[in-house]
Amino acid sequence: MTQTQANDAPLVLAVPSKGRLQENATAFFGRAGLSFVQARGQREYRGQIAGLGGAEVAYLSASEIVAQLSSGAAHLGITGEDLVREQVADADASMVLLAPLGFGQANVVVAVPQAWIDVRTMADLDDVAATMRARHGRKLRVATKYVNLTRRFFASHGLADYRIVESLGATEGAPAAGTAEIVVDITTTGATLTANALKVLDDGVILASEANLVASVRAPWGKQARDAAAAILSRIAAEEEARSVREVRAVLNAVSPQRLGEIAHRLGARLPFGTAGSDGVVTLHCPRKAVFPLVEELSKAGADDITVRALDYVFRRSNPLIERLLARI
Ligand SMILES: Nc1ncnc2c1ncn2[C@@H]1O[C@H](COP(=O)(O)OP(=O)(O)OP(=O)(O)O)[C@@H](O)[C@H]1O
Ligand SMILES: O=P(O)(O)OC[C@H]1O[C@H](OP(=O)(O)OP(=O)(O)O)[C@H](O)[C@@H]1O
Ligand SMILES: [Mg+2]
Repeated sequence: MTQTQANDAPLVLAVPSKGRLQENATAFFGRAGLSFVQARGQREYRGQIAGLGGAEVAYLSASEIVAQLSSGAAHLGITGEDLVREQVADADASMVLLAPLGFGQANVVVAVPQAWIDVRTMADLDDVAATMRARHGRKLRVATKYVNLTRRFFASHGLADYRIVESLGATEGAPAAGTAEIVVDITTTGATLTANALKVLDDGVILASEANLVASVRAPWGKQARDAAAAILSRIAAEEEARSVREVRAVLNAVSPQRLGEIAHRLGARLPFGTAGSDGVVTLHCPRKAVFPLVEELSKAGADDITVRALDYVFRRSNPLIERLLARI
């Protein structure tokens, strides 16, 4: 591909096509007014965003999304932080985690048999590993698909007498099956660990992960891709901001702009359309938690009717998502 072609390339948005993240990711984009059209039906793995040009949607597995963001084949994507940290050695050099999304929460943990009553910490585990090595000449076996996260975490705890048994599924079953003594795996409710008579070490949480909106630093960020990213991120940010604020409206004739500005400032509210016009109506956007204190302040200042409502979107000239991205590309 020539430089010019690369610079004109459309933005590629990578979206989970299956598994735990798929439904939540689609709902997340839906709330931001981004719906996907799959031109040739469900089996087509490329799609478009309705009403938004310059972007293609790639339907991939959560782990393939990490690979494509890392190589620069995709510009933006949703995936789990656990997969980012596991699959990419220096993730912060090739990607930007723009925002955690509040779903797909899971901890990557070190879990040992519940029967190991005296083993509660990584230091205890180190003792077990050393004893196994000395007495039986065998290394502690750790079943996991998180090979890199395990190596880094064990090294940071000075634990070296172990061997990784790579597992591609049903990892928690390894101790009972006799293929490993302990496991490193992801857990959400803890039900799978309990069902397999395993417990998490007190200091055994390697990473608290959730789904993230991730941008690639290496993707070809030409004008088309930048424009599409700005449109996508502004909708996402507008929806997020709308969820975090309430609109408060009141008629305030007897209040000076200074006093109003001072009240707004104190409660973290904004006056997006300025202080009152000739009709005396003021509009404030205030953090959800500050709604009732603000209403009280406005009443004290002489407001009569005060209305409060939720908003669908709050679009602003800039937003934290696009700023975070532009700082890196
Ligand atoms: N309870 C959970 N178990 C596993 N993953 C979870 C859980 N909750 C959230 N996730 C997140 O979802 C990501 C993808 O998990 P998912 O199970 O959908 O795919 P996978 O395990 O990579 O593939 P598959 O299960 O289809 O082989 C995980 O890496 C993690 O970030
Ligand atoms: O703590 P819990 O709520 O019990 O969830 C944890 C389990 O869920 C995941 O498996 P998944 O169902 O994705 O199957 P997989 O191992 O084939 O990916 C994960 O690998 C654990 O086994
Ligand atoms: Mg899974």
